[in-house]
Amino acid sequence: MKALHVVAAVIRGTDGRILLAQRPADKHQGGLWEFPGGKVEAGEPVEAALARELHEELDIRVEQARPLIEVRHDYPDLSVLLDVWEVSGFAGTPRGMEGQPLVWAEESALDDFQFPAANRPIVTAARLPADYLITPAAGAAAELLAGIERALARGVRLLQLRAPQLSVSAYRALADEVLALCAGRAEVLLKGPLAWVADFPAAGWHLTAAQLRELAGAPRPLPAGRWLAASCHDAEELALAAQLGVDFATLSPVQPTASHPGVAPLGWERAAELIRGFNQPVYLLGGLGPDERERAWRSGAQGVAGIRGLWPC
Ligand SMILES: Nc1nc2c([nH]c(=O)n2[C@@H]2O[C@H](COP(=O)(O)OP(=O)(O)OP(=O)(O)O)[C@@H](O)[C@H]2O)c(=O)[nH]1
Ligand SMILES: [Mg+2]
Repeated sequence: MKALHVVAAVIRGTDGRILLAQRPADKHQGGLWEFPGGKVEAGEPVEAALARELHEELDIRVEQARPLIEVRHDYPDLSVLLDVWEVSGFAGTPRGMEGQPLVWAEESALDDFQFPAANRPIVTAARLPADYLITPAAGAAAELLAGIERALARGVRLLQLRAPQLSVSAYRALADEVLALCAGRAEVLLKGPLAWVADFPAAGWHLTAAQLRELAGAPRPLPAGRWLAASCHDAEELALAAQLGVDFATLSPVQPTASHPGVAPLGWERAAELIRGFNQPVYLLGGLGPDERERAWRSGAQGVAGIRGLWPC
């Protein structure tokens, strides 16, 4: 079945809240809340469809938008390709031009709304920032802690505590300190054996590709509400991550890196192709920094992950 191509918008107000609309009762998925948008017409560029739909449905003019995520979903009666954009600038005041109720929802309140089944990855993408900071594999615990403090001051909101240079006991002690430092400011994902998960209830978990393979066929090892991510390098690992129900993945290496000199990079085209086959947010990793953020978005990614450029030296 050919998928219906739909453009939808995560529209963010200046206070960070997100605009939701309620679908009319008589339409497909009627009564559920949605991200405003509609069908892309034959031959119509997606960005033009975005502008047209938001003008028709909300009477606003899009001024700033970027791709957020592409989601493919098969309903029993219909397959959709949701091309989701984040709209961070617009002119006018949104009005429900088709009589549909509108609400500005806090990011943290999105779970209170009932969405169509296809929307789960969109809600995840709306909550995740564009950058995923990974701590450097060198330096003592005190240096890492000081660096994280500077990164928080610069607005980092998502970080992975990776510190293979530390002993197990030093890593676990640092994890406690980092979680306390980041509470209410940034989400922290730890790396390590899953046996530790219960010891750090405020942490998310970032799985290695080896852990993904060990967990093949197992249920999601973390409850919903705690971030679960995985390091992926190919289609097979992305499929394992999807099966396990991760919230997001990193995909690497996109470009050659000093840390993994023998590894052939994926390149941008292959990375974009792999992202198209995966329905959750993906951070691209490997020789990337903020300068590649825009290109990552255009390749279908949530943004960039890394140390270079994100770690405040
Ligand atoms: N706009 C929008 N559509 C969604 C979302 N999630 C989701 O599954 N869909 C599906 O994507 C399709 C979008 O169609 P639509 O009804 O908005 O299309 P439209 O605005 O062009 O309406 P029309 O058919 O009345 O002209 C529907 O099948 C809908 O169920 C979402 O968050 N926003
Ligand atoms: Mg619509």
